Amino acid sequence: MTNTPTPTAESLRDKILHHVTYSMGKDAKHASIYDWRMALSLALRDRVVEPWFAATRKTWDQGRKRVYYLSMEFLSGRMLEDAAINLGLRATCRSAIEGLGLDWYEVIENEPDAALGNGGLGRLAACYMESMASLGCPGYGYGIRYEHGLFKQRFEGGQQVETPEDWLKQRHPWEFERPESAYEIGFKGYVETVDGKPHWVPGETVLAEAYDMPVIGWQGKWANTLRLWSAKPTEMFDLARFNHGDYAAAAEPEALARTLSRVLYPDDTTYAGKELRLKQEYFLTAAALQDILRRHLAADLSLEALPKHVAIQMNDTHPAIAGPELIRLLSDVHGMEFEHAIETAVQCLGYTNHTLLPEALEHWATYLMGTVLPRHMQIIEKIDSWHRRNHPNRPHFVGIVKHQEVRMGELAFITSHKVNGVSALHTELIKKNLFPELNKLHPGRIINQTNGITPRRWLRMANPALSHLIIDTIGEGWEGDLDRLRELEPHIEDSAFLDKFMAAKRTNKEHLAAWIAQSEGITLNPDAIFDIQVKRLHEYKRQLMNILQTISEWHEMRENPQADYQPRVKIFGGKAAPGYYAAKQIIRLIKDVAEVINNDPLIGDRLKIVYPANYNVSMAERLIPAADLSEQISTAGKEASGTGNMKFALNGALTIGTLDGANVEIREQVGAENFFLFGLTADEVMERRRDPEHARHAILESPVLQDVLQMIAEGRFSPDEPERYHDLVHNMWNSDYFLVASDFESYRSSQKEVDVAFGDRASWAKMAALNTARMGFFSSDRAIAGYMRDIWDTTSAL
Ligand SMILES: CCc1ccc([C@H](C)CC(=O)N[C@@H]2O[C@H](CO)[C@@H](O)[C@H](O)[C@H]2O)cc1
Repeated sequence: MTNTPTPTAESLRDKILHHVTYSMGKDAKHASIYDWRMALSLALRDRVVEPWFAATRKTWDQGRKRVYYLSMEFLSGRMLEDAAINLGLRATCRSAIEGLGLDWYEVIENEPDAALGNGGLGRLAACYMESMASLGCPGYGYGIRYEHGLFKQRFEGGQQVETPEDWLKQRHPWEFERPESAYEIGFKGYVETVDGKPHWVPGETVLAEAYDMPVIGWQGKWANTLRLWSAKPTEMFDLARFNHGDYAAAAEPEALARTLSRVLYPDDTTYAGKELRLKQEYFLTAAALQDILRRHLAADLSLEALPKHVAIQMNDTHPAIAGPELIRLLSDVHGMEFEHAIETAVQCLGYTNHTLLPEALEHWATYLMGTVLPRHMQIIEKIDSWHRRNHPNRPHFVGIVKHQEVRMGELAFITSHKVNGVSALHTELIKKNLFPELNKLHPGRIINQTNGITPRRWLRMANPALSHLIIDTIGEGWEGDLDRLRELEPHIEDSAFLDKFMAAKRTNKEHLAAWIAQSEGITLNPDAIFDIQVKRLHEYKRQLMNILQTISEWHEMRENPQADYQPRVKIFGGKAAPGYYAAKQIIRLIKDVAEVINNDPLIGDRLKIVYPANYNVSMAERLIPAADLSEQISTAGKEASGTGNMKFALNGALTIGTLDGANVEIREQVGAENFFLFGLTADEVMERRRDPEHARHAILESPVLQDVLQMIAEGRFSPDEPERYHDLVHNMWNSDYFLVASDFESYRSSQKEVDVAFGDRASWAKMAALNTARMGFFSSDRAIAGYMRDIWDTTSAL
């Protein structure tokens, strides 16, 4: 907590005016919204710096253990309002801004999202950074300061088009450049032996320069650092070449270096195996480890003691080169005995797995690893043989290097003292299917840490209407202790409370309808069920099943237009990886179907489909509070956890979902009676797949699905190109790997149950309020407390 008095709207207004004048160099009369947003950000940042310094000092003085969270992605979104919330100053900021005659939403929406991530993994890292700060856990995040985050999505003729994202086109008020914290990172070259010891001679080097962002915790009691590395050339500019007029060549070193932090790879489930990606992963990891050891040694601590003072968490396998790199630094550079270096590294490292999809598991060709990182390839071989020696009964097919490939999952497993999954079901599947042999060899190494979300951003900030009702009902403090939401349960019997609960939902739905009308030109009926599926586009997430069911509803309505239907609004959002053709076809189908249904006079406003472009963190904050129904319909066994599912349920939406990922635990917490379950279980999926004709059999058992596929195949939604979806329909009949057909009828009847349930307003309100009241377990504070207890062996400094 800063010791400067809490500002009033007036004193804050003066601070803002000060920054407009002296930081933005603008006469307030001519200041732009950008200037005002920057000025407010700087005024708030001034209040973050002290708790930030105090936290760093306390960590240092008390020699506290530090956690280092290594991630190729941090999907932070906007920072201004989040900082205001955690400093308890949102209302003050708003009245200061409105006192200056400005519109609050115009100012906060002027900030670009920090979109340095693809989806779940990146957003989880951001929630975890905020929770570590809120819990007073000394934690540093290490990532890459991509010049271009996740691409911007727009639609042309219903098709996704990508354009570069450029969040840094304007100054970023929340970062501090740290030119003094820069490290040389080597690549390629060769390994020589010097006095009998291996010595790596890199062929090329770049500079990793640090940019720090403060991460303020709840109530501003503590702040941690997110350090992002930017690639700079070791030699700035080749003057000789320039003087010879070879300007392009002169600038080449810089251009080459900057490619390392130029852009985020937009794939979130397909490992591409590109050299630049491997170099990015090493760039992040090597800079982080050099920084970690510098800080440790600067405290006069011995490397022997490293595990007592340092915990390093690898966010999936993307930073898994951390094992070999730490061992190289400890043994090659600091002279530690090799096997001792391995043991020391293992005690420091933890590995979190976020996916079972085979195509997402990283496995670098040994020739590529040997070329880009020749010394590390040697060390990886040595780690593999060390492990084989220590586990003589290790089956021959188990190991890190197999079939001329370095399997990064096995490497991360073998060099970590703890490996965790991100939901109870996922962790069981890791033990059973991903690492069955290693699990046997290392009993107890695999543990579960079910994901969580920060209630500050995803309820307190995103849903003021519901938050104020909760505060009026049970007081403040639940934001930092989410289990306290259980105190709402007694009030759920009180119809007045339920009316207020649904009134908050209604307010959010009207706000969303206004935004959709303005941005999409589509009028939504707030009495309709707002049924939302927002996440990356992937076949296992089954957006296809959702749109096929929607077509079946539309067709039914057209068959008996007089019947009484529960109006429904289907909202989709999500990006497809640029090279993922099948995912792009599904987006196109949804847009084509929307075109037909939204303009069908027979239907009117009883069914609408909306797919706003460029789904991101800020759009999630706008959509999720307005949801009645949360679509979590992945093929069981495929979604490691999901975190959107938690955000929806916390904001009073009911879930229609499969027993997959964290849906299982959400249903346990909120009660089976407050959850619309459908579909095959993970075991039944395995069983069903044993029938090679499972798709055809399922379709033949569903006349409704047959009709829907027939309509699509005939071009009902693509009259200008009737054959547009022939491959999609063909795949449904002949492959359907994610069992859309097998779960279709179960899903369709569950949606019918939803219609009926929604018709009974009082019971729906009760179920919705019970979802909110019982979501305490899914706070990222509970998750981080689990990591601190079971993996990092750290305690709060608060
Ligand atoms: C190498 C390309 C690549 C990039 C990112 C990834 C991520 C692991 C994909 C991801 O975001 N996984 C999601 O992680 C969330 C946080 O744990 C889970 O909630 C989601 O279920 C999981 O799909 C895989 C492969």
